[in-house]
Amino acid sequence: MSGFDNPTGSSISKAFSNIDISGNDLPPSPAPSTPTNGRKYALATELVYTEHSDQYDASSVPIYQSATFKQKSASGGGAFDYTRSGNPTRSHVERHLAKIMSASQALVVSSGMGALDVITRLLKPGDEVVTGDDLYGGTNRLLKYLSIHAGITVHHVDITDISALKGTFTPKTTMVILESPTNPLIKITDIPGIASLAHAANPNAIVCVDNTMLSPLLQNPLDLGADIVCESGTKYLSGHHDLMAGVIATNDPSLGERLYFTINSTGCGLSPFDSWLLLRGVKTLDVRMKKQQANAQEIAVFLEDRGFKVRYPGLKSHPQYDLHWSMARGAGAVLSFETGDTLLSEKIVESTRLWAISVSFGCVNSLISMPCRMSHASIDAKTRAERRMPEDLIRLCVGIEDVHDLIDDLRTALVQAGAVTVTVDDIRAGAPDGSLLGGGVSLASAS
Ligand SMILES: Cc1ncc(COP(=O)(O)O)c(C=O)c1O
Ligand SMILES: N[C@@H](CCSC[C@H](N)C(=O)O)C(=O)O
Repeated sequence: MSGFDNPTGSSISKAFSNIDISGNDLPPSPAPSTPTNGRKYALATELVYTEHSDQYDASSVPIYQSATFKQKSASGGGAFDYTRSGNPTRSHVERHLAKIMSASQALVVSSGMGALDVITRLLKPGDEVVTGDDLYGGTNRLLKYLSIHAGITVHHVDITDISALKGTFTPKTTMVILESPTNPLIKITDIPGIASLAHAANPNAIVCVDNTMLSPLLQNPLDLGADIVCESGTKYLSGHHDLMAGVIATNDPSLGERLYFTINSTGCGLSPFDSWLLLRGVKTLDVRMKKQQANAQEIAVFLEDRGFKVRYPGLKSHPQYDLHWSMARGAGAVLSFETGDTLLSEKIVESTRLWAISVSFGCVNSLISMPCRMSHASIDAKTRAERRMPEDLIRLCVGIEDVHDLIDDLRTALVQAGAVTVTVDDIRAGAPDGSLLGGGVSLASAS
């Protein structure tokens, strides 16, 4: 038996039943997470502070690398029976994350897309989903699959114009999937406004926010009217690109039960080792994110001051600056900028040294990418054009390196690519007469 408290034992009242949605009273599986009001300290402290009752008082929560657990009786009844159904290390990180995500229950699965798969399995044929016209390419791909093969209608709308959205939500709206900021155009979604519109049209509509771009350190969608929040734990939560994980959190016990049912039925729960790695990563989220976003702010200002069109909610020029700061505690560390020329953007990306050409974000090291060629390549070119995704967009995912080194590397790449005019003491985007440098094809002139 594990040294963990048995959360389903007689001394602790059960917050969630073990009865699954088919009415089976199975042996206890993942324990309920620490309730929201279990948060006692500032978030930075709570990230680090974990309570557990390991039999040897291990400082680091042990990895219960066991597929199955011995039972004391033939009718089962142990806190854990089988790792697909529940595992002490996984339960521990789930409870820890629930506390941090303002949730009563969190569930961890094998990837961010795994989390979105579990969430969208709440849908049934005939249901309607409303989502943004800018969202992660993998989420777009999953929704497209569901619309082709599962009888789900998906509406992609411009979520930046809430006044135009009034007729969008109807009693048929079953689920709303939002990102804010969006990946990669950094659009801001009015989460409380959209949640109220959706719930007014259908009180049972499930509003789900993918909070990967900010992490729970900077935004808590469940406090803003969302019913479910999910994150790719592959990004900021773990922070080192050494694992894949997905997190789902809710304050609605019946939703929690339905989500857990799918996880147990399909076997996508996070492995004990990856649960342990995720917990280790979460502890440093505050220091990593603060350094990453401080660096991102300086880099955004550097590029904007030199004439590039930069998308970052830390800049006053962001058209939805006030909306962003009404919901979030920080601007995050992902920004994107345009050069006006895809070949020029390609040259810039390939001229950097410190900035690794990689998809993903949220890691301690800085990454550079071209979303239309990489993370969002699964969205076909026609759809990208319809949704006005600039093909020349460069996305910067800022790490914790020395910001001067990052800026120097970027400056060198801009000069090498021929994207800037070099003056005695600085650089400026484009040629002195304002035209493009670099010899590439301007999107405007190409079309
Ligand atoms: C906003 C967003 N949500 C979800 C995912 C999916 O996460 P994962 O790669 O962990 O499956 C990603 C990236 O992959 C993402 O950028
Ligand atoms: N080849 C992958 C691309 C993953 S993109 C990862 C991340 N969300 C990002 O935005 O960079 C795929 O097809 O899913």
